[in-house]
Amino acid sequence: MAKEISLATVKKHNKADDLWIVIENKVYDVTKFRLEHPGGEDSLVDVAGRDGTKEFIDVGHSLEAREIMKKFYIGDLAAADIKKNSPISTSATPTETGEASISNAPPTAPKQCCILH
Ligand code: HEM
Repeated sequence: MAKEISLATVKKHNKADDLWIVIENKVYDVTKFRLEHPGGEDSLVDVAGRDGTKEFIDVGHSLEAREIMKKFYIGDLAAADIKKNSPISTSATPTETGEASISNAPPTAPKQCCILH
């Protein structure tokens, strides 16, 4: 099983040189990646130490981006924090307004949660 990391722990890593982000209930250490991020260091620092799922999805990141992020995965958000933390995180369903959370995925793509497994 993946390591479980509490939101309180993630919050401690909220600086540019110590930068963890929660995306879809998974925790990523993007400290090293921040300088390579095509979207810039600042966008990552903005969500440092917290859940950046919404921001990540809003950008419409490519599947390539999702491949890259796997390299920085360090564990899962603790179960106790998932319930109160992120109601959207378990949803892989595009919204009715067309803001598809997996807009760059092919039509046959499995549910979003499965891409990352
Ligand atoms: C581990 C996490 C992340 C990875 C691996 C990642 C990777 C990437 C990559 C590869 C791109 C180039 C475009 C694409 O392929 O989609 C990109 C663009 C971008 N990302 Fe991220 N990203 C991450 C997290 C975030 C977060 C949390 C935010 C916002 C808070 C963000 C904001 C942006 C923005 C604004 C762009 C530029 C989009 C554009 O210019 O069209 N990224 N990112």
